Amino acid sequence: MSSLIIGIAGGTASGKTTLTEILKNSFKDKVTVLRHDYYYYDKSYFNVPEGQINFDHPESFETGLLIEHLNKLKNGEVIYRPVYSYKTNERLEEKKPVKPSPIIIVEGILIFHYQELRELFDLKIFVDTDADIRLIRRIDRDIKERGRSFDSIKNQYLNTVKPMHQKYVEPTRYLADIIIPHGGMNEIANDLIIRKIKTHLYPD
Ligand SMILES: Nc1ncnc2c1ncn2[C@@H]1O[C@H](COP(=O)(O)OP(=O)(O)O)[C@@H](O)[C@H]1O
Ligand SMILES: Nc1ccn([C@@H]2O[C@H](COP(=O)(O)O)[C@@H](O)[C@H]2O)c(=O)n1
Repeated sequence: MSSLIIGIAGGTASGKTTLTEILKNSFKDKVTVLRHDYYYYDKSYFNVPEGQINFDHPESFETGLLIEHLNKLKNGEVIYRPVYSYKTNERLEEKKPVKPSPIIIVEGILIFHYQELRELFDLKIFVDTDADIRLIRRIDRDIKERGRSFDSIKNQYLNTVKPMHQKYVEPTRYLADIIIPHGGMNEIANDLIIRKIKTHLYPD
């Protein structure tokens, strides 16, 4: 059986990870998850002070390596993905093995921006959540989980996150097959995606 490759895009804190986790929990080891965020370049790659790194620009990720890994998974090979820390903005020394499976989910804000990556997806989902809701969720998450201060979140949002969203993320919504409103816990949309996955796993 060939793998069904699903791309889940959408703005920061729109609910991509929440949807991915719902699908992973529904199909357990039949689902492999790759996050574009694993492929962020280390902070040493950027020629600007740490507080000014633009993490929302398409060239901040080693997308070529993600494409290589995705093609290997598609061919049934195990890959060793990078491990990234949002707390230190570093790519760590360790690598984690990732096994292929019938359903491969790739998640990230910009994954539909790159044509070569986009063409690998059998199903493209854009999780759509209002900007104000996303900002509130991001403040909450970044303080609790990513070790950020309110001031750093505010500056980053205004200087890079918002303008990059408008320039690079927002246009990709029109490249998606499905746009999910109220992202994250939209039960009707989630059920439709689950049904699509079941059709792939159990064709008869
Ligand atoms: N429908 C929802 N209602 C309330 N909170 C949500 C919902 N979906 C996601 N969240 C919360 O918002 C934050 C960001 O969601 P997440 O799925 O991590 O977004 P993304 O992966 O797109 O950045 C998380 O703390 C998550 O628990
Ligand atoms: N060191 C980093 C790397 C990324 N970010 C931000 O993460 C966002 C993407 O992750 P989501 O889970 O929100 O989709 C992106 O908007 C980057 O600004 C960061 O703050 N620090």
